[in-house]
Amino acid sequence: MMPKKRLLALVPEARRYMIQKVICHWLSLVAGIVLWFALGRQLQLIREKGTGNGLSSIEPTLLVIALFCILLRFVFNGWIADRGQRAASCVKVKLRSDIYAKIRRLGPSYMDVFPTAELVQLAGEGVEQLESYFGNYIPQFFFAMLAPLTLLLVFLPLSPLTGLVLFLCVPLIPLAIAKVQRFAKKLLSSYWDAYAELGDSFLENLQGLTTLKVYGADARRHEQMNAESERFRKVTMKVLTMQLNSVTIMDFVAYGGSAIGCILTALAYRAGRVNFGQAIAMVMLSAEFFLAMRALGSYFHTAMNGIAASERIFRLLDLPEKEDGSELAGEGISIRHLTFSYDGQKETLSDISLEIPKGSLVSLVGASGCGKSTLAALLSGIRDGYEGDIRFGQTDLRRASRESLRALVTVVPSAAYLFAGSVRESLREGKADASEAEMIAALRRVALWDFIESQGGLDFQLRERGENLSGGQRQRLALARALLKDSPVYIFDEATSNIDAESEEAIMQAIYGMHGSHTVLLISHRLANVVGSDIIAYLESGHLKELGSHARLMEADAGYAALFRAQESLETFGQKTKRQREEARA
Ligand SMILES: Nc1ncnc2c1ncn2[C@@H]1O[C@H](COP(=O)(O)OP(=O)(O)OP(=O)(O)O)[C@@H](O)[C@H]1O
Repeated sequence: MMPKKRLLALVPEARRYMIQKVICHWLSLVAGIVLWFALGRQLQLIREKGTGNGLSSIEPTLLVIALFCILLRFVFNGWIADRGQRAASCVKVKLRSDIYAKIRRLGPSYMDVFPTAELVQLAGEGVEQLESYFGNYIPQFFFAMLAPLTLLLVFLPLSPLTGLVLFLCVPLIPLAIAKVQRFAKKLLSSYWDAYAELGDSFLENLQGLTTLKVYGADARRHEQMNAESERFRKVTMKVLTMQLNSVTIMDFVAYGGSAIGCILTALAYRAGRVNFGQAIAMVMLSAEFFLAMRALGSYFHTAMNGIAASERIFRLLDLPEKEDGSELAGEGISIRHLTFSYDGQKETLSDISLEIPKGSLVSLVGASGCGKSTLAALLSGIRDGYEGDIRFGQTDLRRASRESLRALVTVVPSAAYLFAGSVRESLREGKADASEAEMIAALRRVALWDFIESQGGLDFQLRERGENLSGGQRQRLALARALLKDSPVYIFDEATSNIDAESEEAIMQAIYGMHGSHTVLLISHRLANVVGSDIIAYLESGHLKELGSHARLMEADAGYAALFRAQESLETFGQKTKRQREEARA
């Protein structure tokens, strides 16, 4: 298997170390050749002069050369390992930073095309396997070409037949590997599929473990995961069997080949074409013809794994990404003929046109699943791939730099993530250099300071996901963090869903307090919260059906008014049913 050009080009820094490794390998081989010929020559002298006359048959120069060669081999072998390590660590650092940079450039939408679990496996084990491809396989590939050629040049003047036969036997190893490769490629692809599938379900089951426990569904999932693990075990065993079988074939060729070399050398010696010392050296070097190619074969399977991983890495690196363009300046948002589909078939948003003037508070309402969050995700750059136009001021969102969009727009979702750490650290995610007074003011705006103060103030330690806060407190803290960022545009996506009335009121007050100074898009399923907004956009199945103030939409008495009345009646549902029960009893 030839080294992949694209892979080599990916980590040019590693090339230097790989070349150095091949050179060290080659020098070590040359030292080995000299060593065996020196020892052979010494044995020849002992044979000629006999051992009866003391040390006269010992040639000190030959022994010094032999010792020097042993020392050289020791040094070169150390360098070989070192250069391999360096090449490998270059590859690890480069590939992991490339993957990380790509994910950053892709932004949050990467998850649509690349599941997180697969990404984690790729950046972890995938990169490890490529490490071996660069650190071992590629240098060995070139050395495996050089070594038999060098030995052929040494053998040719002594016994051309032995040299040529040995040389011609070497390609039997790659031929055997090539046979295995056709089968191996398919097998490795299903190995990776099974691995990724297992990783996906492991991550998902772990994240949803509490839910699984609540519904008593963990045992069923356990069985499912067992079945997936079993599939993975079977395919892993197949991979290992294939590797062991191919090692056996390679050993058969390597040892069989060297045996032929020994026999041919013995024949050449009997025919008087080589002397005793040369014959000894040739016998010892016969195996060297094959060792490099055999080692290449043993790296072959990790290299195949690396190639399979690299194809996935390239699939990730090749994902189209938005060009990071100009700065976003304007704060008013203009949406024209916006159409979006998740699957390229069903339109989730159809031909939406909406103006959100600077400093206004615009609300987006409609039944569940009508496309509100999708619109928020498009405006905040979490998703792209829409048709039509979204402009911030005069700048097209498609041409905006990610950084300027991040600075311009803050999204507050219904369950914002809170990291473990102090409240201070959490708030500083919103504004890195926020002063204590600013933080306390932000917490006051969301009516959370009294509670935080009672818990020891800004040093109060939050647990992972803010688990030691109530749902409402979590949401208020997330809002305080968002307020500290003080971006010109805010999008609140159901920021008050699933929380208590007190928290809801505090949050709505903070949101309405931004009116005029910030551009706000408020998504809320509770229509009572949107009554005071400048404009209400009412969506139905991805279509913008109604647009205007609350009073105007109520007057129009269409979809929005119907939804509003339905909610009002729902809020008095308890009183009505109580009255009905009392009437029935009377
Ligand atoms: N990641 C996704 N992939 C495919 N379809 C999606 C995805 N997210 C949402 N949808 C679909 O898009 C439609 C609109 O979803 P969206 O979340 O925008 O609705 P929504 O109005 O915010 O609903 P809700 O008020 O319940 O939050 C739904 O039919 C939903 O099934």
